[in-house]
Amino acid sequence: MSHSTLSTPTGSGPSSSGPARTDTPALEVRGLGKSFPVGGLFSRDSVRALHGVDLAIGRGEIVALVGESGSGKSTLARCVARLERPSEGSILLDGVDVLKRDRFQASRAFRSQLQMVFQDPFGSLNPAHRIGHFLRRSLAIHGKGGRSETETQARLEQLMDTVGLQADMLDSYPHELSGGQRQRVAIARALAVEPQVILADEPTSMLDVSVRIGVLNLMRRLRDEQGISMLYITHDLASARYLADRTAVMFAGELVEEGESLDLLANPAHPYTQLLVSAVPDPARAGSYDPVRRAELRQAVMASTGCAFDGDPDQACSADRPVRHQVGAPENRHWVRCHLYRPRAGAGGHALAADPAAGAPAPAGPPPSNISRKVSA
Ligand SMILES: Nc1ncnc2c1ncn2[C@@H]1O[C@H](COP(=O)(O)OP(=O)(O)OP(=O)(O)O)[C@@H](O)[C@H]1O
Repeated sequence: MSHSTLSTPTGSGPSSSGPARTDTPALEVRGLGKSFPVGGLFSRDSVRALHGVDLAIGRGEIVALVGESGSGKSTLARCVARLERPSEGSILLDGVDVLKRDRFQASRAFRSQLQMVFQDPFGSLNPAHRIGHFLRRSLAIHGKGGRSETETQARLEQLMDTVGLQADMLDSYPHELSGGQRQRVAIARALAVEPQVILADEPTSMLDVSVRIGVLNLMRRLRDEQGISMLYITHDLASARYLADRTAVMFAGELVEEGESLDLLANPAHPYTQLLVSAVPDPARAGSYDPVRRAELRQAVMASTGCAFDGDPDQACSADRPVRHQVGAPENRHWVRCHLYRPRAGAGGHALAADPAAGAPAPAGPPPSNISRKVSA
């Protein structure tokens, strides 16, 4: 099955099932920002990779974070995983502000709540060790091993079974496994810790198209059967639609649109989301894909650190952060942050009162670069 044409099977896709959710999100980021110093030791220049990101993931929920290269997805993942210290904002795991709790680095408690699965299944497993070693080590570090060798072995076999691998592969070396099998081992290693949240940064992008669907199905099963919450980072909208309950769109370090995946991808409101959606082959939209138009838009987007869709130089985009507007019915939890957004008559679309950015001036930080030619969406 082609990855780009994944469809959602009736009744088993996003939003269909999962355990009961409580009000406290499993993971929440509030006002997250990250700037990197650039230009050498004495330079005061910085690149603003993230700005004012608010995102919440419920229990047993998968949220996809989509955006093109350089939009800030990995920086967000690295900040949430405590591999990078955010410049501002907070990260709450199960309601607890982890930046206050573990001020300098991630604690073992944090690691046992949140695990990461990386893009590269080839680089994340040391070739000198057998598969059993990686899983045993995770169990031991987090005190999840059994009281006896028999119990530990049973747990290892159970983990292998959960991710769809044969128990005899515990004795294999990474090079003896396929890419898809290695990514399953990486997921088993994360599961050994019994985390509440898995942060998966492009977990299928280096895999053969034919095995991607298996890994996506495994992730879906872990959500449905174990209630694990996931932040699924990808540039592939088709897999976001297939897997994620909700999708958030990142552009130039900011979330510009978010909603139930099926609704957001069927009715993209932000011109950047429309641009991304236009690249997904879809027989239902035959004829709507204009490669020249898309190339123009993409060029402008890639050349900009500000908003490339601001057609009017006096327009407020570069000066004022747009407020969030609800898109369509409230149950779709769909909002967009764009000055150009005009709701269809009678389709909802008021500014969201709770938006912390409502009426706020643009935050301090490096000004958006002036791109030579702005495009209107
Ligand atoms: N360590 C760093 N120092 C300076 N700038 C950085 C650093 N890490 C990221 N950036 C910048 O931050 C911005 C966001 O990068 P990031 O890697 O998060 O994007 P991304 O959406 O994950 O892209 P990709 O899909 O290619 O990984 C980019 O402009 C990038 O150049």
